[in-house]
Amino acid sequence: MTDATRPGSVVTLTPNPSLDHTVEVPVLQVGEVQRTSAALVEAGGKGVNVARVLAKHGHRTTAILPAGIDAQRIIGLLEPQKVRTFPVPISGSIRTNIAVVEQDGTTTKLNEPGAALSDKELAALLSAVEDHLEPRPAWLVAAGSLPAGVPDDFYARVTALAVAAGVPVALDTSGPALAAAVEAGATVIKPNLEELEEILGRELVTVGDVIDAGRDLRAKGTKELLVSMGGHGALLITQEGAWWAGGPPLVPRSTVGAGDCTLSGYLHATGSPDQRLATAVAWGRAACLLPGTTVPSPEQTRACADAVRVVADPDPLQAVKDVAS
Ligand SMILES: Nc1ncnc2c1ncn2[C@@H]1O[C@H](COP(=O)(O)OP(=O)(O)OP(=O)(O)O)[C@@H](O)[C@H]1O
Ligand SMILES: O=P(O)(O)OC[C@@]1(O)O[C@H](CO)[C@@H](O)[C@@H]1O
Repeated sequence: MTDATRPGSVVTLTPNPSLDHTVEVPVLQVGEVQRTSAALVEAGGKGVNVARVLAKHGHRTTAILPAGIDAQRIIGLLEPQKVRTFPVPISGSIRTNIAVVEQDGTTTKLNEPGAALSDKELAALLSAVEDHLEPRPAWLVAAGSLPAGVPDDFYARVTALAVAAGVPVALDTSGPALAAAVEAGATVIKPNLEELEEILGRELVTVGDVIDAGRDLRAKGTKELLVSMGGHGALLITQEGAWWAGGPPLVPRSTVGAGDCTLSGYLHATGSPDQRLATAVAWGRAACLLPGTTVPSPEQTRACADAVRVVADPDPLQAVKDVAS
């Protein structure tokens, strides 16, 4: 690989990382005692997952994350995956998030709140981000929920810092943290459909509703909207137009992290928007076929590429829930 073909370096920010424990049961019986498979334990949190899958695809990745006395529990999982970590010392401990996956792929996720950050820790996290904007990475990816102590405008501030430094930002979060950041000038945001409905305060029933949402967000300063829609694929709205991509039905092994891999595929791909969307969807589908929060390898993402179909200018009148190939 020459410098010209080497994938760009990516810095990720995960204010609320996790250790993801995944257990499998045939069918979840709420209120009963059930014996599960042995737990699969993986480093998690949305930005961490982006760093993991991009590292697997040849990118130099640095994951900025708050980490307490038990930092080694997550760093030790990331080191063998070639993810550099930049831990910002905090007094709290890393959270454990549990995924219960049923035989048909249905996933129940139980996410802890995570360690609250003090003002000093928050300032250190922000300055860690600033320190990583020079030399300029290809992307800053800021992703996941905000723990207690972090104000809703945190991602807006991070985005503004990066934009001022000439670093493109990809944002994947939800609720007030996302709502507060849409005017900050991110290059791309990747909500799922429900997250997009939540920040807009309206239901998105048709493909046209989502396309209109993309135009509204573009008017506010977010350049590209990548909306993941689970089994219904994904929609991309940019200045150049709108595209849908998806593939034939599949039975997921675990959907945890599929959205993170979708965003990562989009950032990894070069070429036209439709090609980038196709790669995004292939990576998301590849993630679904793997257990827990396991991220796909280049062979696994390539294997999913052929099944992806892209439609330019999708029918705006079609119901989102009917979109599939
Ligand atoms: N049941 C499924 N069948 C086929 N593809 C799926 C399914 N679930 C997810 N995908 C693929 O993965 C992508 C991302 O899924 P989804 O929209 O559920 O992300 P998400 O809600 O952001 O997930 P997470 O937050 O766990 O990363 C979809 O756009 C689609 O390509
Ligand atoms: O609680 P958040 O920060 O919204 O989401 C955290 C999380 O569910 O997201 C990742 C999958 O996208 C997992 O690795 C992790 O457990």
